[in-house]
Amino acid sequence: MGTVGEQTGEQNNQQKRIDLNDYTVIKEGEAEILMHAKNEVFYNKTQVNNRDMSIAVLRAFIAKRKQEHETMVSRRSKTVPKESDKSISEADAMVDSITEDKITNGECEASEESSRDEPCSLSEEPARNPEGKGRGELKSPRVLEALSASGLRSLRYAREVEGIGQVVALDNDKASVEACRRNIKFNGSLACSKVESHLADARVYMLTHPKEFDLVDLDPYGSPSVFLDSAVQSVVDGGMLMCTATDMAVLCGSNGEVCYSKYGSYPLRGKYCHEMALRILLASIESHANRYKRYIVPVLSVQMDFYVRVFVRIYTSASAMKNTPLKLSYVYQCTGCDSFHLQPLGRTQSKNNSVRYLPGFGPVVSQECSDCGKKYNMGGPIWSAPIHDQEWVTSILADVKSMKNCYPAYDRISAVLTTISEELPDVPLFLSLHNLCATLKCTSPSAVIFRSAVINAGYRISGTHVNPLGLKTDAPMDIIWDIMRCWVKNHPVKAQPPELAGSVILAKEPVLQANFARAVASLSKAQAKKVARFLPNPERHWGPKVRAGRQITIKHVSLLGAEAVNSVINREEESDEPAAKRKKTEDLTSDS
Ligand SMILES: C[S@@+](CC[C@H](N)C(=O)[O-])C[C@H]1O[C@@H](n2cnc3c(N)ncnc32)[C@H](O)[C@@H]1O
Ligand SMILES: [Zn+2]
Repeated sequence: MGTVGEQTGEQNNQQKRIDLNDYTVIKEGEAEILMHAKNEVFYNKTQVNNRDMSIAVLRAFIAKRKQEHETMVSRRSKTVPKESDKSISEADAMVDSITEDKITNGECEASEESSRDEPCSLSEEPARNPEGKGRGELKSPRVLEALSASGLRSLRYAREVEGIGQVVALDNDKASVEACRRNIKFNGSLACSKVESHLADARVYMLTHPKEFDLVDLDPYGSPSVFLDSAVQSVVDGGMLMCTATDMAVLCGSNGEVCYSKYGSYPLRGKYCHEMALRILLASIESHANRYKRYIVPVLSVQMDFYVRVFVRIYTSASAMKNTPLKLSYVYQCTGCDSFHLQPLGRTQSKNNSVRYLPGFGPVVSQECSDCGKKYNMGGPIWSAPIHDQEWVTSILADVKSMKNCYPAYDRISAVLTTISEELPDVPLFLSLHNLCATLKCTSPSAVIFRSAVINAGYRISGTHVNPLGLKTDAPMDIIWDIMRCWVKNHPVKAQPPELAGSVILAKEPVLQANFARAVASLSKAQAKKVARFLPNPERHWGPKVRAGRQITIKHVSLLGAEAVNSVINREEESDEPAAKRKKTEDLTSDS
């Protein structure tokens, strides 16, 4: 390989030639990056799923913004007389907030330096977006990748997403910034004109650039918690925050108190812990947003591989913010039978055309579980409102399908989006059929038979993208246990000690007579069409990476989680494998 010119900023900005033989060129999508043989700058190819999903959401966001802008303009032209064009309507103000000052002038050379004594904040101020001219005109969205490492993600956004404006890539690590600048150059003039790299502490940068970015992307090692407060302030009204958390062990309850200190919520170790992780992260972002009279609207929330990632829009409204307690709940989880119940934080009361906001009625459960008599653990608060906007999900999925070749991780992201599109949107958390059977020590009905019984009892049921064995339903726990009691009557179990939760549950007669006749809707649409929903990992050790520059010496618990999840992936949900044996495998999946 040849050489490429690079300024390091050291030694009086001397031109330094880089020997490309020291580097490997990595191509992902339309972007190429140079990776040095030493593990100096973070790169994890597993994250192609994360980057592809983000590109899909970014495309949808740009289309949505355009649509919203057109609606606003047409509404205004219908209702506002011409001479009032000069006045700044609320609509104008919102459009204006989309691109405020400070964008880069787009010249690569000017931003190439990162001298050794440079402080962690940059003096280079971005210049005006050339595409946004007058008031009321929709400007190309400005993106901030706050934790950019090699810049691969920023380069992909710039090169692959039509209509994107400036992309600002930050990192507080000099080697990463140098690599990012090298990579910008390596990707040619389009990248040079759109992407700029700054050596900065993301928290300081975001705090000093309030409401400036249409999109802020947080993709940290581990927890994003320290970045949330500044990130929610840096997004324009109606803009989007994309946020990854890879500290799954914390979010899934291995150290509840650590999770509380980072996110302000207590996690519970249940089969649904990965969905609870998503909901804890959303609740935490909302709490940070509320401090600034802002609130979030989730568009898509995914648990993939070894992390969770949420895509939320952020708005400002002191009155809409009052609804926050209605979107949060504590979770009571029985220590004996894992039954769970949600306790909303707030409620409303309508009186004389006005709404009063009040604390939630509680407790929603008694001291002892009404099914098995054991005590409850209480977790949360979690975000208990919908975690996806199904309209967005449908349109993202359709768009991804129409651009199949543009997504290196097409199979994976389309499978995840398909499963999400079938999730019951208004049901937080889910049951594990095999967990229910492990409590009762009975054989497991097939998912189709169980789904049928729930549907025949008049309730809804769906799968979840989080767990191939999970089932979301609006049926209350007493109905679920009645269905299982009826199942056990036809599939008897060996006598167990009477104090066990399962024995207590089975000692009661069912009120509902379950009907296990196969219901038409008992197969998911994807199952019916035989569309893959859970895919195995493409290769071994598909999981999180250590920080750049470190050797892999510790065994990653989360890697075990990622691999174990795949050991149950694609397994026939209708398998007759004994529940107890399955429980052992499943236990691994909830460890991260
Ligand atoms: C997981 S990597 C980012 C990967 C990247 N988004 C991608 O898709 O390839 C996290 C990066 O955040 C950087 N970082 C950590 N703390 C930071 C801070 N306070 N400000 C800016 N960058 C930070 C690290 O140096 C590291 O390069
Ligand atoms: Zn119980």
